[in-house]
Amino acid sequence: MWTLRLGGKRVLKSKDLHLFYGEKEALKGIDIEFKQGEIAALIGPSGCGKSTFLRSINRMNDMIPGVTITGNIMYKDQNIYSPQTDLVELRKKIGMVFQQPNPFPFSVYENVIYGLKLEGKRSKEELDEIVEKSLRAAAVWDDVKDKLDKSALALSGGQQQRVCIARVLAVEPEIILLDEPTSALDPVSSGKIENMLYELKDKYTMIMVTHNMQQASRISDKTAFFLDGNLIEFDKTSNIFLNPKKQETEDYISGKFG
Ligand SMILES: Nc1ncnc2c1ncn2[C@@H]1O[C@H](COP(=O)(O)OP(=O)(O)OP(=O)(O)O)[C@@H](O)[C@H]1O
Repeated sequence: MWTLRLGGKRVLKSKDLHLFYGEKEALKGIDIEFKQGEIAALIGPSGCGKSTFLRSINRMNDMIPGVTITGNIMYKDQNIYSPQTDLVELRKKIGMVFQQPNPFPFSVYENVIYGLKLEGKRSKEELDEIVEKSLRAAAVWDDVKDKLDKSALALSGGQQQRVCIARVLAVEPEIILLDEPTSALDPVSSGKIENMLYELKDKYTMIMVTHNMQQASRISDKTAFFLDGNLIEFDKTSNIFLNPKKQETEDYISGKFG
């Protein structure tokens, strides 16, 4: 399912991004840019810095004691690492979906509107509309439409993950970060989420860490190969998988290590 829908506007760009956990340099000067309407997959062996990079984009590493970050990440014209950045606003625009579904112990409905509560009053009708729209976009409406007032924790793992995606969509992000969003799920649930992400891609920019090469090749437009804190190669997914420029990429793709 390679796609040719490349070339939207640039929405995110990292410049010479270094990140240290104490003495350990986990990111060694990452320069990369992502465009509107693309899905980018981040691949590479365990410990190469994929999740660290993903978490840097919405400043989730800042709270970790001993972390030092240099360089910058621009979201449009805004330097994400500027002290003026409002993290609540940033995380609305750049939402995140984690490996383990993490619904709150509330009803499905309350989960979806969670992020909107911070935005002041909205009418019940408006909220109902947003809940339905978000759950439909996350391809879980039919599963939960009769259970909106039931606990989200009572859903299956795959349904929970899709409700978590609806929660992110409800605040109308521009960028969605996904950290191995299907790795804790069975193949059927994973397939539903893959299809759903593919359907959503025109509207959002998505950056997804995955260990699943088939998944990267099925749904991503671009693929970034990380190795030992370096970005080795970033290109159209078809090039990375069929015609990589760097030897390390070829060795990884062909299973020589990793
Ligand atoms: N909170 C932390 N404190 C110290 N070191 C960390 C921390 N998080 C990650 N690291 C180290 O930074 C490096 C990069 O880790 P990261 O989790 O980003 O890799 P990854 O490519 O996402 O790995 P995986 O595919 O296994 O999830 C690893 O050496 C890891 O041990």
